[in-house]
Amino acid sequence: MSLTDREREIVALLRRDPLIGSEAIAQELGTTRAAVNVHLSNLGKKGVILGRGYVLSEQQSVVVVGGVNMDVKARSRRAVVSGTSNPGTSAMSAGGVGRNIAENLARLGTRTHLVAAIGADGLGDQVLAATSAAGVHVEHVRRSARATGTYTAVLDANGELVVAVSDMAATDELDPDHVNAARDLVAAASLVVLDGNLATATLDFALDLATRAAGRVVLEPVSVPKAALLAPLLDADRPIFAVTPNRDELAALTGLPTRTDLQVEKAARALHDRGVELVWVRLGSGGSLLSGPAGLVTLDAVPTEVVDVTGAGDAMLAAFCHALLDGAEPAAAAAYGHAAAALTIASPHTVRPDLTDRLVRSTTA
Ligand SMILES: Nc1ncnc2c1ncn2[C@@H]1O[C@H](COP(=O)(O)OP(=O)(O)OP(=O)(O)O)[C@@H](O)[C@H]1O
Ligand SMILES: O=c1[nH]cc([C@@H]2O[C@H](CO)[C@@H](O)[C@H]2O)c(=O)[nH]1
Repeated sequence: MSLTDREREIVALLRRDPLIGSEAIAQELGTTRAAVNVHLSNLGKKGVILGRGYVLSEQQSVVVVGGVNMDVKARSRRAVVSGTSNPGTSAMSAGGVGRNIAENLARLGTRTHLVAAIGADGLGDQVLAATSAAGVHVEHVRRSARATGTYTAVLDANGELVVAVSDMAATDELDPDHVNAARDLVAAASLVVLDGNLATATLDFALDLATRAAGRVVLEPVSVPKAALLAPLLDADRPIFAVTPNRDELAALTGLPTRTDLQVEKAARALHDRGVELVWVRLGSGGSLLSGPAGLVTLDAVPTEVVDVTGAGDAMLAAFCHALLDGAEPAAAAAYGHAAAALTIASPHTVRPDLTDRLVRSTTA
């Protein structure tokens, strides 16, 4: 593998100071941070270690089959009073669970393909452009007859969600044929991530396709009602590598109580019996529980200032997958995921543009 002169210079700086960020590298080399990030990404693809053991490899690819939305976030300046007009600020950004996971993966340097649907409208143009610019391969993002999905959220002054309305629109139209068109990519992928927002018949088809291929499948159940619909799809004949519910979604997936850690452990075992290797239970600011062949591991959340919690779970899942592909043990990958979640929560953006750089720094110690 040959490196360019500029890549060699960057490697030398990283060897001298593993905590150096792309801004400092840019200053040392008299170039821009954007240019340094491109070099870092290329170095990753050439297999050069950038973080604590997370080697990024050109051969590994991920396919995410999932939802795309335009997120509209309105932040009230004061405690929200319903039935009134609350003064505040608002911003739009590309969202959707599957899309967010794909963008975070691509930003971390993983070759990522997104299979998704958007509308033939201006919002679709914007989310497609943002997703592609982040490095996601979007050739399987199709235009549907329905509008691009939207997720409209009201946050209070503390960044906590007050209420949200989602209209998945085009994503609801994503059908098995659409997934089937990407079957070669799915077959070649090291990992396939399935966003539980998809129509159940589409998820069923995607699960079949992905579990027949050699790669690993990660399923994000997204909500209690979706988890209840997903429950019948889990079957030991279609072994899933990881499922990532919160406590209530785990209850919906298994029909078992999940209030105590002991109950969570039992419910996780019920999923293991249905072919799920890892059950990663998210507990918000309480961290997570990871159940798998190595037993039960408790992970702490990384303490952080809360600006906006939207997308924390998506960043966490992307970082987890990225680290796994680079050979990390599941518990180490999950800890990396918590670092990504904390960085996302401390920022008003659903997907942080500088996530890669910050993660390299926060895990290189
Ligand atoms: N208040 C908080 N303080 C610190 N970390 C938090 C907080 N809330 C969430 N996190 C972090 O974000 C991770 C994901 O959040 P959570 O468990 O709420 O998942 P989720 O419900 O899937 O999130 P999402 O809002 O993306 O759907 C947590 O495991 C934790 O690391
Ligand atoms: O019903 C839904 N609500 C929210 C989302 C998305 O969740 C993302 C954050 O995790 C956010 O970007 C929103 O679009 C969705 O896809 N479906």
